[in-house]
Amino acid sequence: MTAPQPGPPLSAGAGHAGSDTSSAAVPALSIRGLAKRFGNKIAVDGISLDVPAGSFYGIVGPNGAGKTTTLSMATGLLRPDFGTALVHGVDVWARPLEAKKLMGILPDGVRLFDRLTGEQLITYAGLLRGMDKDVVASRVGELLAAMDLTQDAGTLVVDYSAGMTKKIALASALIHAPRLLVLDEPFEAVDPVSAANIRSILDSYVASGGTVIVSSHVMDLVQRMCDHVAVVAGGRLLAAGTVDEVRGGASLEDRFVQLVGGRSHTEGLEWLRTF
Ligand SMILES: Nc1ncnc2c1ncn2[C@@H]1O[C@H](COP(=O)(O)OP(=O)(O)OP(=O)(O)O)[C@@H](O)[C@H]1O
Repeated sequence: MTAPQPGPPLSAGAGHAGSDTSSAAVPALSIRGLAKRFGNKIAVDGISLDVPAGSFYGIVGPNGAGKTTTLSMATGLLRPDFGTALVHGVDVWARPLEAKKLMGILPDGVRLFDRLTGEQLITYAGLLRGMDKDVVASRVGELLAAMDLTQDAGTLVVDYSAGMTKKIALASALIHAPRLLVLDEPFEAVDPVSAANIRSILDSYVASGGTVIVSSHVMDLVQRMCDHVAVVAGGRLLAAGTVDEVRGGASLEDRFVQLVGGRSHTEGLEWLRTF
């Protein structure tokens, strides 16, 4: 249980009590000093974090906090200005092919090959991973059923709703049974029944030793679903550890608001109360 370094000042809990020293000793994801600037904007300002193998890890933060930028750098989608990212000990930027084999990624806002049907898109994801085509075919059927998309298997992804698109992208991330799943806002626009299905798929995936990292704005969901959480704001890590450590007896939502700086005031907008 080493505190990540170098990096920003971390609050209590950043050392991840709860991780053991056996097979989980090598973190599923280990990032050190990740930083990214876009022009004058520092999007990520030196984030260091260990995600224990076998954990269900939530990353929370306000809009523009740097979650997507951090996860993109950690998964090989966006080159960092500084810092390193290791997936199960494999350097994502030095050994990308090896690292990417270990990961399934649901990125936020990345275009899919949406002129394929849903079935074709998942199949393509499996074949791209070098999987046997019979194995791909059987997993595609199971994934479509699990995501409640069997009826829409032959529909072009461009014609899918936002929630259906999210589900087909998630299925594409799962097909090769990766050891680490990194999911940016996986439940956004997904209906409650599908969300419950996805949660149960992810729960059993973690129970069998996989690791899930999810970014989310929904504190209640993170508190119920995740065992660890990191709070990010202004491109820095404010707190990290088990959910119980971070929330410290309060609800995660209250702790989040406290850490991030309180509720924003709603003065002004009088015109909105005058009809
Ligand atoms: N390609 C880019 N070019 C310029 N600025 C960017 C770019 N990507 C992100 N940013 C800026 O970096 C900051 C962090 O953005 P990021 O998307 O990582 O936040 P986030 O925590 O994922 O936000 P949200 O919860 O709203 O999705 C924001 O101020 C954003 O405007």
